[in-house]
Amino acid sequence: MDSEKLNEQWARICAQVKSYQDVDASQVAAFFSRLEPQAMSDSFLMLTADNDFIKTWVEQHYIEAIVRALHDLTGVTYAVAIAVDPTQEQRKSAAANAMTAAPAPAATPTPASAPIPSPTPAPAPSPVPTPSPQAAPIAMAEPAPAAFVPAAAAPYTAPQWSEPAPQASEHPAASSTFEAPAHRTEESHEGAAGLNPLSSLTFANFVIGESNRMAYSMAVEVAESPGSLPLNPLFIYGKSGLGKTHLMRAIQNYIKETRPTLHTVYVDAQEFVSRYSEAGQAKDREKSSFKNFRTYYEQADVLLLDDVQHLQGKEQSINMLFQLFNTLTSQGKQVVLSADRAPKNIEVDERLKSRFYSGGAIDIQPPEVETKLGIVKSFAREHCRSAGLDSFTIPDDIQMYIAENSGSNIRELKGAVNTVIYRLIYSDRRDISIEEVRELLANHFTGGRSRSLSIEDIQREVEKFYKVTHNEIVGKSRSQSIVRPRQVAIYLCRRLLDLPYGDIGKRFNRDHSTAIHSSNCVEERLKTDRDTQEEIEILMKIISELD
Ligand SMILES: Nc1ncnc2c1ncn2[C@@H]1O[C@H](COP(=O)(O)OP(=O)(O)OP(=O)(O)O)[C@@H](O)[C@H]1O
Repeated sequence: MDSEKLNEQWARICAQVKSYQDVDASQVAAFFSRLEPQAMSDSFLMLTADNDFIKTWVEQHYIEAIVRALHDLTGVTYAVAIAVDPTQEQRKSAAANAMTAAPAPAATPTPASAPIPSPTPAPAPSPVPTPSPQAAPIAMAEPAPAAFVPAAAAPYTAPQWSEPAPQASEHPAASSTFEAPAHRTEESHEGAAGLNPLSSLTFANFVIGESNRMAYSMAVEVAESPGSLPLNPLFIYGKSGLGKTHLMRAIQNYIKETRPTLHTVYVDAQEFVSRYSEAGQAKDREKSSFKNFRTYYEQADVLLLDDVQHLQGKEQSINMLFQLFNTLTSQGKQVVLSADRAPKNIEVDERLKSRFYSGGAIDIQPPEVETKLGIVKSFAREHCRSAGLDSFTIPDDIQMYIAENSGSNIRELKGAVNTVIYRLIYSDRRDISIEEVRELLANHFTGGRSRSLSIEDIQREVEKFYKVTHNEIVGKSRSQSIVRPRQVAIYLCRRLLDLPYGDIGKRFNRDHSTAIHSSNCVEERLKTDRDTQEEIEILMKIISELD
């Protein structure tokens, strides 16, 4: 939801609360003016208060009214969470001062509309975001304690933690032969390169934008109150390189720091499958190998399973996960999952799929250019500092060039920043021109026209994906089941090959204007329809992997 709409919705909620007989409208006006909406989905509203007192007061006196107002307005029982954003008050007074100084200022930015909520990296990367007064320009980059308030909570009670688990050290992998899997995966993420150690994947250095705000908020909630309903499991999905693993590691790092007695286990699904199969192979030598495998994961207070799509086709691992899932969640343990597609598009059996949806499922969208620019700035700063080059800066026009030209995968963007910084280091210079950067990165960005791809390639992949024949896609049928794939194929030809509409139309036995219309239809649907977004995303991935 964009910030304008979010503010509108919040205004409606406030008005609704004020209309209730049993609330004091003037008190509501006073307290609610100290709250700001951060994110809202179909059943979840995240607010920030400017200090702890306001947060606690609103939680104790008005949460029920907010939930009631949401229910009255939408018919849905919402979960409402409040976090503290100490920068809120400062921003408001700065804006008020600006109003006094300048009679016609630009609209006061709210956290939801702030262009780039860039994180403030601590001098040395710390696994735990510690709110600091210096963090003034950042909204939500450093999560303050946020109590999740279950929708039905009345009256407010402090979040209930699941029974404290024994210390991690009380959970050795039970077998002599079964090696705890987490340590292998701990090193397997790109952090091994040294630039991105896993402990540095934190909430503090995650740049927030419209595309990921909701996922970020939900991740913070889980980190603050692991095991609490309704965000158990939390399922984060989105295409590659959009920050899913970053958020999962941030949850883990936050919990390790704030709740060291809780035992967290992060594992990639591929590693999970391979460890399970190793346990199978070891069972002749070591009878308890399966049991040990299972015990290892069952001892987790927080299980984070990354890239769940890799479980597809691995029936036994799926069964094992199903059992683990039930055991953990029934004991109030937190499960966090991620995948490169929505749960409904993961081919696992329905029992597991329905469990994926039983908590909070949220996607991360490709980042807007502002968010990309925020990441460029943050990463460049982090990189220079870790290389002891505090005086280095990448000029603004070059930062913008990288943000505008990189694709949605943040790895591509980070690679471009690295390349520029290394060029500066190795040529022992402090500045670089935009022309030189253009040349340097000439082959870096993956967007743009592919030389080898053809219309036939796209038609073939779309036909396979939608299970329609070539004759149908280029034929006369106007049935929805054929028109949709045809339009998608035309749209992809235009987007990926950048050919004239007339040329594309001919290959579908259509004229120029029909090709334009088809492509526009898909573009329109892409703006609002998640199914279309997902289908295009998957097809783009399939096509990009063609030889
Ligand atoms: N919003 C963000 N702010 C800062 N860094 C980000 C952000 N999003 C992604 N990154 C960085 O981009 C890189 C890729 O992110 P990550 O590994 O989390 O992606 P992913 O969605 O898990 O991808 P995959 O599905 O391929 O595993 C990491 O270095 C991560 O720190």
